Amino acid sequence: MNDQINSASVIVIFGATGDLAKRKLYPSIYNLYEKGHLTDDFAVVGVARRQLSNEEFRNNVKDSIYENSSKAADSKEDSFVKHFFYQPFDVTNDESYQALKSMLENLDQQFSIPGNRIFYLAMAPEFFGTIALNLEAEGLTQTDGWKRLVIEKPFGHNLPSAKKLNEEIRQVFSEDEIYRIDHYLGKEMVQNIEVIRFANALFEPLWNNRYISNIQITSSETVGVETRGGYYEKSGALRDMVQNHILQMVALLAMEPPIKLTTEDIRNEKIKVFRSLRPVIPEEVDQYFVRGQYDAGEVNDKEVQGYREESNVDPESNTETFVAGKVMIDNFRWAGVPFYIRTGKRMATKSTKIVVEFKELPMNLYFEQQEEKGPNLLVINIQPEEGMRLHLNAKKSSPTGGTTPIQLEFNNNSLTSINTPEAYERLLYDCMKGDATNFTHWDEVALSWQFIDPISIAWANNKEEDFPNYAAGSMGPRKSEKLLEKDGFKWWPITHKGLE
Ligand SMILES: NC(=O)C1=CN([C@@H]2O[C@H](COP(=O)(O)OP(=O)(O)OC[C@H]3O[C@@H](n4cnc5c(N)ncnc54)[C@H](OP(=O)(O)O)[C@@H]3O)[C@@H](O)[C@H]2O)C=CC1
Ligand SMILES: O=C1O[C@H](COP(=O)(O)O)[C@@H](O)[C@H](O)[C@H]1O
Repeated sequence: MNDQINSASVIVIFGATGDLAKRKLYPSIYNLYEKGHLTDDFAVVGVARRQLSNEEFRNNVKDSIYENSSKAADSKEDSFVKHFFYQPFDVTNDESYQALKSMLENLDQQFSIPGNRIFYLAMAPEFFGTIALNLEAEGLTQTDGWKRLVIEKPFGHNLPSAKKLNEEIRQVFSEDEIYRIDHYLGKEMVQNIEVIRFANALFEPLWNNRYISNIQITSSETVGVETRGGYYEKSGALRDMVQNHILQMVALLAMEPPIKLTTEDIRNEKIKVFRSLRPVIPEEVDQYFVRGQYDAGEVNDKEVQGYREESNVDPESNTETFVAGKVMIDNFRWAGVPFYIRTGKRMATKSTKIVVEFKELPMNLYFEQQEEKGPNLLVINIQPEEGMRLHLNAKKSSPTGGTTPIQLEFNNNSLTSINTPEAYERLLYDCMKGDATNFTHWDEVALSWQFIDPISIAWANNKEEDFPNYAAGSMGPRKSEKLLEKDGFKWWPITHKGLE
């Protein structure tokens, strides 16, 4: 990411005083600016209900940079915040849009911007449709330049609500003007999945059901629901993490090589994976998916309360804070290979990892003792470390011979840690460039809801009597282990450092 892009645009951030804007958006735009990736002709307009002057807003933006940007010491903050403006705004009020319109027109003149607009919806999802329709009705989308809509998750609550939202925004923005954010697609090692697969002669010939026995994706968090109990009660881990981030990783791992590295070609291949997901029928949900909810426990040597004690959570809540599942992809390449996925809050470690487990050799020439033999695994470390490890077997360095498991390691953090951009930084950069490859197409969203809905409906109709069923600080309920054991596999143990 060395290029300077033509960033001539006004970026309007709806929800400018919110958590996402402060923790992710301002620091990311600042990092792009500080690294010289932006031209000087851009402006950022923050809108939210509370009354702030430009000066107060700029001070808030500076504070968020000091708190959240690794680049804050470089002291370009003063020149940076001169690009920031604030407009008190209520999304349901017509006058707000009119005031915003004239502000944007003034900024076009002040910064010589040819009418290019990025509308970034960093607000509660129930406002997304209203904002898009009002932007159109009040004439904010009729400009001489281009317009783009960046939309945060969750994109709907199920397929019907996602369709309704999509119809509303499509009245105003065409599909190629819509940038649906999935921040996992901005992570360095998630973007690296395609490169590992398609830029190495080594893996692609083995990347199929003849040589791979199963693939495991774990995204575990140590945090609980924090202040988001209200949202999480309606969402749960299935909608919060699986419908989007986890299924996106499945698609990248399973897709066929695209014809070219164009947005359309890559999306088409991902869409084919979503279309090949074996539907989980309601009667079979328990065979393929398990759910958990955390009880009180200890995380990082600190005692924490159970989910049902969190604020804004029903004391008898049936919401899952953990999901494990077996996802089958019914196509020629993957028939018979389970993709095991798991994610949860208040687990033992903060870690996202992919483990590709290769099949056993056809014949055992070397391994007289079990401990001499290691599995052949490719482990892709998404976070907190970034890199990968290949687990192989080699000769023991001893006159008595024998074999020993070894690991080949690539650690991306130690090579480029200072320059590793945050996910949002990459995605904002792509959006300003007009590259939607790492954003989700509507078809991907629709197909992933189609896969998720029967599971969430079955769970809503059947209360889990066992809840809470895992202690905070563990790796989830016992039945998550059983899901793999019945197929003859086990979760490869995960620590924040890698596999044990
Ligand atoms: N926070 C995060 O880490 C993540 C958030 N997201 C998504 O991003 C979006 C924003 O989340 P987050 O920042 O956490 O939410 P917050 O609740 O922190 O912020 C909401 C923002 O909306 C503004 N707002 C609320 N009502 C109105 C209104 N009627 N008119 C104008 N502005 C209004 C609030 O400001 P004011 O009160 O001044 O009006 C505030 O700026 C959500 O869709 C969320 O799901 C996605 C991934 C991660
Ligand atoms: O989208 C979300 O992601 C975070 C986890 O993101 P990560 O980058 O820290 O892995 C999760 O905490 C949150 O509940 C969910 O909405």
